[in-house]
Amino acid sequence: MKGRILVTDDDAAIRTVVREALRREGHTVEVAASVAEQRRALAHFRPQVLVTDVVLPDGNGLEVIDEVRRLHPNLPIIVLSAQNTFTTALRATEQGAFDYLPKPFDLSELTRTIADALAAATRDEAVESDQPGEDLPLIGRSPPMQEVYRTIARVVANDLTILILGESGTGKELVAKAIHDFGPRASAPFVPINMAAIPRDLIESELFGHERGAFTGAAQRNAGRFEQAQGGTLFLDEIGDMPAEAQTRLLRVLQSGEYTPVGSARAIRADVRIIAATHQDLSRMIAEGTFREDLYYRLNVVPIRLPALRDRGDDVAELARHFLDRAAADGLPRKSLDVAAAARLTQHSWPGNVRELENLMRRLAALGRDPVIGGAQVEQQLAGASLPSIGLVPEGSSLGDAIEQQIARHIAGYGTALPPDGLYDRILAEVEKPLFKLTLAAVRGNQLRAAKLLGLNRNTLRKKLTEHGVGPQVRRSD
Ligand SMILES: Nc1ncnc2c1ncn2[C@@H]1O[C@H](COP(=O)(O)OP(=O)(O)OP(=O)(O)O)[C@@H](O)[C@H]1O
Repeated sequence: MKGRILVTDDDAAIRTVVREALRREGHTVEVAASVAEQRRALAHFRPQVLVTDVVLPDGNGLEVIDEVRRLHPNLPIIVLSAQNTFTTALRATEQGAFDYLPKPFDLSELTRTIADALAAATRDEAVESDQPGEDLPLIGRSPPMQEVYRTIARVVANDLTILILGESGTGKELVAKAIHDFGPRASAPFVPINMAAIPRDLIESELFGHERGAFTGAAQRNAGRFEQAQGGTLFLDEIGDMPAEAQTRLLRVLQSGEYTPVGSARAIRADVRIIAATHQDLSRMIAEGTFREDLYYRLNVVPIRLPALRDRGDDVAELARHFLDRAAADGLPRKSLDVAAAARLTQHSWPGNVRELENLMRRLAALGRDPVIGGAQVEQQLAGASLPSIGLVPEGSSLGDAIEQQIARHIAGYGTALPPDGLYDRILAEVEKPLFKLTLAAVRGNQLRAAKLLGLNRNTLRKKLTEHGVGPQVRRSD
């Protein structure tokens, strides 16, 4: 069985030897030299097996297994290590690695293990696709959601273009994924692309790909999202943020069913279902001349309007319980809601969305010892939740929106040059540092309370404070 294999090792010689050996076996192989490169390759290359070294220049392969498994639960991971200790082997297995090979390893043993991993992954996929509906992703039975389900049911089996409208965090991506997962394209990729998160100049090459040398910095041919989604579904998120030129090109693709990579003369037939989404008012944008009316009509073949949380009545309590279960599955204390708490959540005139409710439930799961959450506790958190609007976050948008805008601006700042390596770590550090600083200030430097408030293990917090150089500057003031 042949497959897509990602090999992460900081040793260039090992990367080359393994890559060549696997290619000879007929596999498609990509290599990464660091955790950051591995993250990027996981997103773009979508491997079926990951082979990773433990000691990497920017992190520990074992420590990222957790993250990889959360994002790609069915991806088998084979760990290579020169450390060869029982602890490494044990930790690799404990963290869910498929197998562990001590270095130096025998190439034929590695190829055998990869074949087993591919067979196991295919088996898992088959079991999963045999049971659609087992893990129905959308929660809620309110009348507006029933309407949404009816529309989804009508469109899953065909290829009609869908436009999902709704405030930020109302579940647009979840709906798009459900349409894909329950339809005939489920075994092909679901590829999301967020128009607001990509620098304007790069949108066309991200969407349609580019040939080698198509522009400065295009050192090699790159597959665009249309190509990656071939046979599957392309989810164009925040379509209202698409620049005018890209709108024109997308329109042409939708009209002709073909796209042309940047710098190429050859048109390729697009076998892709398109689902677009936006929280913006496209009719207003059309009136203002910032969104093409003809593109709007092409996309809006079947509109799905997602209700805001405040219009979803009893769904609120059901969603709240679902998020408490999810928090428990993530290792937070298991908690339940009493009647008063459920009623209080339902009555709340939610200004925000499902994501806000999810955050609130995680906070309630992490705070306090009582396993039953009461009305007063909800009241207190709801009152506290409106506090952070100290001018940092524009009214009516969530903290997530504000961060998204900042990141989009940051990325756009690179212009046509590709962002340097390590963007993920750099942005996370930018977010983590003020979070730790402000939390410590709020609890007057008490690390134990800060750890509790953040829902982090104390040692983890301490490690992070040292990493960010936050710890020593903050002293208890009482
Ligand atoms: N009906 C639902 N059932 C369960 N979870 C939901 C539901 N709707 C939304 N969520 C959860 O709320 C969060 C936000 O959903 P999602 O990312 O799909 O929203 P979105 O509208 O695409 O947001 P944005 O516009 O900010 O990209 C996710 O964690 C999602 O799992």
